[in-house]
Amino acid sequence: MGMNDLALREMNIVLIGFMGVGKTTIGKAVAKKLYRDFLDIDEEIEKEFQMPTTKIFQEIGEKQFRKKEKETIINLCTNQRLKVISLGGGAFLQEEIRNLCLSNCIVFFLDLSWESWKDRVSMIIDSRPVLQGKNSEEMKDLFDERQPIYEDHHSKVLTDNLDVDEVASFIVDSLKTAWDIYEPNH
Ligand SMILES: Nc1ncnc2c1ncn2[C@@H]1O[C@H](COP(=O)(O)OP(=O)(O)O)[C@@H](O)[C@H]1O
Ligand SMILES: O=C(O)C1=C[C@@H](OP(=O)(O)O)[C@@H](O)[C@H](O)C1
Ligand SMILES: [Mg+2]
Repeated sequence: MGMNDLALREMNIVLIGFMGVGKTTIGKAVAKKLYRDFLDIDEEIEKEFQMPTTKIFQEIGEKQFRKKEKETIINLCTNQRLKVISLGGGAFLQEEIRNLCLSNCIVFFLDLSWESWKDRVSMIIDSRPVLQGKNSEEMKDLFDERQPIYEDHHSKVLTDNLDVDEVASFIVDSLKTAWDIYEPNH
């Protein structure tokens, strides 16, 4: 099913952004506010391999993780509708994923400044193999290097100084505004 067959209101909502910005947490909150099902791509991959992401990276390798990540996103973004879907922070590195999400889904970029992000490292490092073994400078380099891939989106929200519920409300309000403008007769 391509985007042209789908009403704007039925399209999947996809959250992108760097590791730890809150895609998984905020995606769940958005789904709840819209009475939709929530899907987290990392969780789907972990179910498939029957192990946590850190173990997938160690035992099967990042290459296979990326391959499964692409297959999972293409499958869900093609065959599902009315879902809220949170991607992993590295997914948009793959052009095929970017192109499919941007043509089939509504893509929200969760933005967070480096200053705010760096205070979250200790909370997320144990479950993020890509960050493990990196010092602060190397993490900053990765953070900066990744920002351009998130610039391809439909809408963005700067999450500095907003709690989870505030970000989710902002996303829901802006979706409802867009739905009313573009599909006033639904
Ligand atoms: N807006 C926010 N304010 C404060 N903490 C947040 C916010 N969004 C997420 N968090 C916290 O940051 C951590 C990483 O969130 P998570 O949803 O796993 O991010 P991601 O899926 O983008 O990697 C979690 O501990 C979460 O509770
Ligand atoms: O940015 C990345 O390369 C990754 C981000 C993670 O997801 P979150 O962005 O939800 O942490 C997860 O997919 C994996 O650890 C790799
Ligand atoms: Mg996540």
